[in-house]
Amino acid sequence: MKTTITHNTNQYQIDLSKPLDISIPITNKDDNVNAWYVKAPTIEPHREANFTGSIAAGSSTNFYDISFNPHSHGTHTECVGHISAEHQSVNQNLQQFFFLAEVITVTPSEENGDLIITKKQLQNVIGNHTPSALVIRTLPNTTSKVNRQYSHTNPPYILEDAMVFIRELGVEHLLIDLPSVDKEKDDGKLLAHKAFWNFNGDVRLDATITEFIYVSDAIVDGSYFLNLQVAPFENDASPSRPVLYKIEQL
Ligand SMILES: N[C@@H](CC(=O)c1ccccc1NC=O)C(=O)O
Repeated sequence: MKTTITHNTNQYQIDLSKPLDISIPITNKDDNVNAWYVKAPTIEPHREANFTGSIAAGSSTNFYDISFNPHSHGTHTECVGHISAEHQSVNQNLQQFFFLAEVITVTPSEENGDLIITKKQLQNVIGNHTPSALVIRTLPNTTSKVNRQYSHTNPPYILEDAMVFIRELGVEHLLIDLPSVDKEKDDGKLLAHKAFWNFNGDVRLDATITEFIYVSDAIVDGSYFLNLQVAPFENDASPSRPVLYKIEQL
């Protein structure tokens, strides 16, 4: 099923029957992707004194309780409510769901024991593109990423001036395959989060950051349409399923 999209003065064709899902699912397994020092999510039959919500246990239906943390356990999209006392809701602030996106690949460089993403690295791969959504795949990109246990591992992060560059480029939605855009242990500085949302200026309420994506090697760098939606929880962050559609030649 193909559709033609008119965006600004350009026309693009995408094939809706060829979605490229870049989310990491939430499972009830111990090897579920994880960060921020919490236990694995649980997905288990609801239990009362005389009831177990599982067909295998004699119930008419499967009726499972789910417990997870959106920041720890899988692909999630967050708004400025993640770092503000106002605790804004991503479900309120994300009101459009299709964006022109650029997929880029960067290799974080080592500096003082940290792996960092710099402005120069981004400039080199973004070229003259000005996408409203930016999808960052970091190398190495082994499939083990979807089960990684990130707590206390000091994962790569984005430098403040690199994030200012992203904001000034006009990126409204940033997606990355890491647990955070900031250093794991930074005493709450959150420099990259603050730079992205322009926290100390005219705050970008409708801008979002999506973390814990996984961009398979089969998806090549380039331009795509992105469909980004969250599960409708009123919270600073919610599980999301970003889906890319390759732009085809008209
Ligand atoms: N680096 C922060 C913590 C942090 O960034 C964070 C903590 C819990 C859940 C998510 C976090 N950051 C996510 O992007 C700190 O050291 O206080």
